[in-house]
Amino acid sequence: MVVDNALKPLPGPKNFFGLKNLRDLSQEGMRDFISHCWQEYGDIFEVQVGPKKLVMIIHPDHVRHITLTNAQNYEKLESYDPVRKYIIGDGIVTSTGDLWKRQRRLMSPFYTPRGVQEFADIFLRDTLAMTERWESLAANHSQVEMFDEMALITASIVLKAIFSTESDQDILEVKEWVETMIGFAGSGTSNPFRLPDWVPTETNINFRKARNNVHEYINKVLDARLAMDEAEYPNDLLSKLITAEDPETGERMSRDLLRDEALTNFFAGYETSARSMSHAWYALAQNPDVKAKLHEELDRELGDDIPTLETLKRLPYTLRVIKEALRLYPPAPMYAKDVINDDVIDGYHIEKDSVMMLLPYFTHRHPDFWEDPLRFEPNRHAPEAEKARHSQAYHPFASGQRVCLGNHFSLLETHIILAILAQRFDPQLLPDYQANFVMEGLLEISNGLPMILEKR
Ligand code: HEM
Repeated sequence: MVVDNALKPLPGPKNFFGLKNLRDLSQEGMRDFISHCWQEYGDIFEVQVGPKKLVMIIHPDHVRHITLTNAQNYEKLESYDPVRKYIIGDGIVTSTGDLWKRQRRLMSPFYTPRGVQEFADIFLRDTLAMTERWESLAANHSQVEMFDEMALITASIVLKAIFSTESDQDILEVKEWVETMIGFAGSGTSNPFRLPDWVPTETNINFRKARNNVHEYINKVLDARLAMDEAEYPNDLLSKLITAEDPETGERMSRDLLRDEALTNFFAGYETSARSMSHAWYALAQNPDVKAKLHEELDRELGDDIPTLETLKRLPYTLRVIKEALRLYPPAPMYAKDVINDDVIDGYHIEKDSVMMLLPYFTHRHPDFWEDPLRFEPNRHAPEAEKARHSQAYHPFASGQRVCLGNHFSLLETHIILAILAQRFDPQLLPDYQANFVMEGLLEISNGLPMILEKR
């Protein structure tokens, strides 16, 4: 587009090559830095960091412009290179263009609200197994690290959903290897002094080992699956991926792409859901009135019964607790889009090659769109309230055509986990504990989430 010189330049902290921004970011942390800038510059502002111009997006109208109205101008290009290169290759989270379109079309049917019901038995089985462990821990009022507990169950669920993995040893190992890969990809962007990948430093060697192990594991499962008669395939995501055919060409996915997509689903689907559950426990422990309403619903509708897909429908408040935790503490507090061509948003010039940082964490706390935004109030997600609000004021799963593919999976999974565990247990925070939320790739609690397990 032709850019009109009368356009307003974006506001933001201006300093030579963004050097002061870099210093402030590392001193204050991303969350506080953006929060201060939001107060000073408003809903859209630019932060230069070295050679890169980041445009911070908080207003729901701007979210709509980038993810819907002019979505073709915003793609996942260089800003996703570390994830692409070090973790998931051509998997659907980072692919673009025709490959992304085809993969999204092929995989969408697995993740519809009805499609994900096929995984409900896994959600149920793994949560019930956790209740057994928790029974003995709660008998001694034991302290647990809640995020680790939740990560164990979501990793186990997603590995069973993808590969039908039943071995606890495999689950622990794959989880650990993938965590090493994620840590390595993230540290490259935050540490400009990291040596090139080919230098045999301990970090580089550990990364390579972890990646080889994950690939070996997936290859082993793939070999075993491909050696089977298709009629004997277990009903998991890997079988669905192997047998999915492009409706136009009849083509199936290559072996490398199968590996990348399987890994992508694990990468995208376990830590996010684990954080969503951990944040819900934190919010419940801090809001006894909400917890009482949750317990009342569970006792009234379930009694001592195990929930089924039918009885879950009678637990709307339980689901609203999850949705409210996703509002106040979104596990993915930001996501990025690279700008293909110059554009204009609200009279501001958006420069080609800048990176748009969409910030659900802040949109979800915008006082023009949320009354008393810091209050934990699950009934904000009652159907009439959802209908009445700005359609882009709530985007914990991103928005537009690249909205999270696993959102229904995660909501059903966490609905079941919370229903079963809160029916039986009442985890407590330690006295005087306050969580310190930090925005890394995901929203993390830097001081951990120690909780005492109590039976209800
Ligand atoms: C609370 C849990 C979850 C949250 C908050 C979440 C959030 C997100 C967000 C913000 C994106 C967009 C990322 C970006 O543009 O960079 C995304 C994409 C994606 N998510 Fe999730 N996610 C969750 C759970 C899951 C689960 C359980 C799965 C799979 C089992 C999954 C699979 C995916 C996939 C495949 C994409 C890429 C979609 C595309 O680009 O077409 N997610 N998710």
